[in-house]
Amino acid sequence: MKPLLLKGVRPYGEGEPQDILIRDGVIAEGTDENAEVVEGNGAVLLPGFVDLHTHLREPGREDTETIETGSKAAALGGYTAVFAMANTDPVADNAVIVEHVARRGQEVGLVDVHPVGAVTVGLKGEKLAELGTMANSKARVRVFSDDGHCVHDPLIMRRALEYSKSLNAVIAQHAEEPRLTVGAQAHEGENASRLGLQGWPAAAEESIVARDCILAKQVGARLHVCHVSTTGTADVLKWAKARGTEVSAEVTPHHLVLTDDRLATYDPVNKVNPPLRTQADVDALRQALADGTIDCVATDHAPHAVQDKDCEWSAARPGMLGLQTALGIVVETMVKTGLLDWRGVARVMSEKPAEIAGLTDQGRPIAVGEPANLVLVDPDASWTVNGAQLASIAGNTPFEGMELPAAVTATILRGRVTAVAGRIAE
Ligand SMILES: NC(=O)N[C@@H](CC(=O)O)C(=O)O
Ligand SMILES: [Zn+2]
Ligand SMILES: [Zn+2]
Repeated sequence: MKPLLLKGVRPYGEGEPQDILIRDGVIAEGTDENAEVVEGNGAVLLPGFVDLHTHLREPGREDTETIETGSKAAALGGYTAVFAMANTDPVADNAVIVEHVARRGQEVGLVDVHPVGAVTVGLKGEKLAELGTMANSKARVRVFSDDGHCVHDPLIMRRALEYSKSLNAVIAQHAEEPRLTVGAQAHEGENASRLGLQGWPAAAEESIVARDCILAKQVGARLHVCHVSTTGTADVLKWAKARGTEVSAEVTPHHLVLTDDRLATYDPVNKVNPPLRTQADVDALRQALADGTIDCVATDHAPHAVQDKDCEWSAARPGMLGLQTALGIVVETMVKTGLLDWRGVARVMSEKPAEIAGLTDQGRPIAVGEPANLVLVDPDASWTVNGAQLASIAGNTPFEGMELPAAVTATILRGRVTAVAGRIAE
């Protein structure tokens, strides 16, 4: 592999533009006349993004996304590692499926694809899956989740935490008390009442997060909370962290910007789980991400077929695309508002998620001797979202037609360019 020279780049957006040499997949000293050159033009250099929460839909729903198309979307979005959720068909609740997902990710080679293993067999919440077998498989699973479903039985959750502790893994919980969300269609509040949609109360999330924090503390295990969506959850997390609970949490880009005001059109592109909440929640989530109560951003990239989205609200599946729009939304909501600087973006989109998942080669400092998993961002660019032009097979983005700030100039995986100027590298 030819050395790579990043010309005129600004690590973390700080200082004067400088050249960064990459040799054998590692950041090196000096320069090299024979290197392949990427012109930085003063762009911001960050550690490659890590997404703890991606739905790649393979196996089972290759009509909406495959590991290949999802990997392209990830590379174009600036990601160098993604965690593929287990709610595929068949479910990734055994070594065969997680090894298949990992292998397919390697074959595509655009981003490190780490399979998430299911916590319970078939995501049914009844019987623990073979966590140890998945952890010891070639996929070396370290994140387990029944995402899409909540591990609602407290005894099963406790056992899962106990096992995960011995495996040095983390349980990522989709916090939703199912008894409180039967038939739920939208955030329980004024808008849902006016539109006649069955409510999804904040308490359904907050009560599970509180319970799980208490269980994790008692067991001494690590808990990760998926897609935090309410002010109350942020409060519970703050309390749990203050008393020494090993809990981490993510927020999605869409929960940082969209509210349930969007529901007035009944357009199911805005249907997602957990639902879009209120402006007060959006503000609290931004604040919690800025102050570290919420550790990181995760996309919850959830491709769906046209027939599952372009239908009446109640029949539509929840979920929205996220990989290619995440950076723009984070810049819009967190950087432009002064809540995060570029160091902060590196923290919430790369360093923290890598740490939570136990990745040792991602989210590393930009320094000589470190693995060259990097993303180059043009902070002054802007672009207009067009779902049909995104790399995903599905096109269900709530950001259609929106102008987003910042653009990924190049993504680099172990010294190899995977995406450049909005295209997948040859
Ligand atoms: N977020 C969603 O609305 N949908 C996700 C499942 C999930 O993340 O809970 C999906 O798999 O489509
Ligand atoms: Zn979920
Ligand atoms: Zn999800």
